[in-house]
Amino acid sequence: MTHQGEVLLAVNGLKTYFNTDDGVVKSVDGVTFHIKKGETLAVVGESGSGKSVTSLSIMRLIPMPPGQIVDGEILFTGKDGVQKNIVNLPEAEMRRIRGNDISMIFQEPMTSLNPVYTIGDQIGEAVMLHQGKNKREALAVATEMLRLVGIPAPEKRVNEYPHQMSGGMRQRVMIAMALSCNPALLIADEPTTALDVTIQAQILDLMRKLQQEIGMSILFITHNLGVVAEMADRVVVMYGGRVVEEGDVVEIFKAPRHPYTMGLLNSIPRAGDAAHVPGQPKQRLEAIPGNVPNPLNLPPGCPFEPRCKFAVEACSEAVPPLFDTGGGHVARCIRWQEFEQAQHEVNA
Ligand SMILES: Nc1ncnc2c1ncn2[C@@H]1O[C@H](COP(=O)(O)OP(=O)(O)OP(=O)(O)O)[C@@H](O)[C@H]1O
Repeated sequence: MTHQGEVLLAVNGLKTYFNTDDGVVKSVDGVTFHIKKGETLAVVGESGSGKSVTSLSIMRLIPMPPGQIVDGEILFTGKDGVQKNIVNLPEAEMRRIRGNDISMIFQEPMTSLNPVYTIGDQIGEAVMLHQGKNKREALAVATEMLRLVGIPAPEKRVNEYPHQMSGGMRQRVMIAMALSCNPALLIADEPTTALDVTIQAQILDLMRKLQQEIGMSILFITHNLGVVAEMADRVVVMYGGRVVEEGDVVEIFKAPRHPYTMGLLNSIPRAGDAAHVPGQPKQRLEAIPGNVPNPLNLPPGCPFEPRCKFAVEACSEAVPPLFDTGGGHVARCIRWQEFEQAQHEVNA
């Protein structure tokens, strides 16, 4: 993976809140991260941690009301080379950015594909809108894109409707549609979760291959750390609407400094875990006990404290800041140095 080191997207202190009858839900509460050109950044966390609200904020697709971006900036440099703050761009300009500079693929392609239009019409529409091509040229681009994402007989498939395709093929169509205008940033929100494991692996392979060809950056949203290991350069771990850890993927897997990340890592199956002796109980993966906190009733201190086996009294007093643990790795845990120490002792 090649990085030019140039920042494509910088999210600074983003706060996206929802006004509900029960109070204000602080879904994203002061989130900061960046993505460099050509890089894949994974955002991980359990359901409800604020991953999707973060990506929808970047696309400016938060339903307003009840949602609102109340603070922060989202700086993005599009194909025109000009840096813009997405938070306050006029809607007309956002429409030029969506699908052209930033594309998004979702977990369930059927919710994004229109059942009454052919695949070719749907891919072609974005190409006509953003690239000023006529219908015939747009159809040719659509056919080429289907070929690129490995759909057999694309000249025929381009005239078919979404229901004529399998789930894996539809996800390929979504990718073709998302990439048809050569976006600088692809946001992939759990793009393979609904697919079976073999197809999942094929789609991830395809995304990696296309990224190398096109050179785009990917913001990969997932709760699956196995997928992170395969896809990402860097990882942002979210919990309760905040970033709790961030770092290089190898470093995070080798030396997590936040107990929530440690918990996530302990709950993924690894090679070897599969060895199951018939008649013996299966080796159980350690799930993190408890649930993500109710966003309307967050504890006063560290939001992970009620579930944390390392919690001490100070943890419930104030939300910890992000500590710089070195080498671009940050963690929001007051005990991170003790984990580092313990690891050194184990390795010594
Ligand atoms: N339209 C809305 N109105 C009120 N609350 C919302 C709305 N959309 C999201 N939220 C809340 O924001 C919080 C974060 O949700 P978000 O969908 O970003 O989580 P997530 O980490 O992406 O989870 P998942 O993996 O399930 O998509 C949740 O508590 C959710 O209930």
